[in-house]
Amino acid sequence: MRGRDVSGPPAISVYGLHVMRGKHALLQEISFTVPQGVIVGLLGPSGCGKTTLLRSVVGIQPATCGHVQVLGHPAGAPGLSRRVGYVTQAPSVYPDLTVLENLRYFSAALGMRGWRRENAVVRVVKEVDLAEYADKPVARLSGGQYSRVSLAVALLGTPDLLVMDEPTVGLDPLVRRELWSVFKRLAEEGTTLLVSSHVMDEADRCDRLLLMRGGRLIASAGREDLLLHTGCDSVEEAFMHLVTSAATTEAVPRPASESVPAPLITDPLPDLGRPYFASEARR
Ligand SMILES: Nc1ncnc2c1ncn2[C@@H]1O[C@H](COP(=O)(O)OP(=O)(O)OP(=O)(O)O)[C@@H](O)[C@H]1O
Repeated sequence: MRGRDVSGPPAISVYGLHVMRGKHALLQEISFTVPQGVIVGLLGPSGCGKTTLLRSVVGIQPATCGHVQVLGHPAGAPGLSRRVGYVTQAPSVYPDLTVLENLRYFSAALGMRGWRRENAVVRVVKEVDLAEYADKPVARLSGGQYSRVSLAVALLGTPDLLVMDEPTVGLDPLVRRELWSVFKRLAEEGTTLLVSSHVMDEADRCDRLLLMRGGRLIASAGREDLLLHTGCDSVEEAFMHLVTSAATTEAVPRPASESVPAPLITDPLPDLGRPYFASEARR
């Protein structure tokens, strides 16, 4: 049963996003939409730009060009701070503090006080099944339990959108499965989850997929649509199919000005106006 209204604006709308670092393009021509209340897998090989895209959605990565909207607001808008949870790749909790101490610290940092704060702490401990370990220093927890503490911190503000950067990396299959069942439950309650991974088998647990390669989006589609459009039996095969067909096209020499193959996008793109370059905005 859904716990919240998911009929509002898309959870994420990205249009014409480019991110440059010096002369190096980290993201190019990224456009897609994500409806609310689904699990979206962001998949692609290491270094393809997943973290950069997640940081753009959270609003901490300046765009060189383009628009990123989250829940109907520009990414990073002050009103979104409690509505968007971000679980980074690097551990962001204090290992010498217990689970409860960490959660009390981060809930205070979110401005929670008194019984509201205590209720939030008890709620998230329950949500990620950590009651048994609540009084243990985080340093003495297993990898999977540690990941769940980071997830609990991100859930303190009851986010509508939860952005997670490779939350299951390095975990054994059983623990990964447990974490994915927590993600599933959160999505059933109406939370939108954007989860990055470079393990293609995690794609099977997602409702929708964003496939990336070399700083570009190569597909944005529902899982079933992706398989249907590519005629493949698995997301891994579909990824290879899209990469190979792009490579075949690119094998023909073409002028640098010619556009690269269009990504497979099965939904209408957001109409957020003409993408603009940051340099234009400063004029
Ligand atoms: N601060 C930076 N300055 C310059 N280049 C960077 C910086 N951060 C990342 N990059 C480069 O940008 C590209 C995309 O990096 P990003 O971390 O977004 O990829 P990723 O897909 O998340 O990788 P992984 O799966 O290994 O975490 C990589 O080529 C990386 O080397």
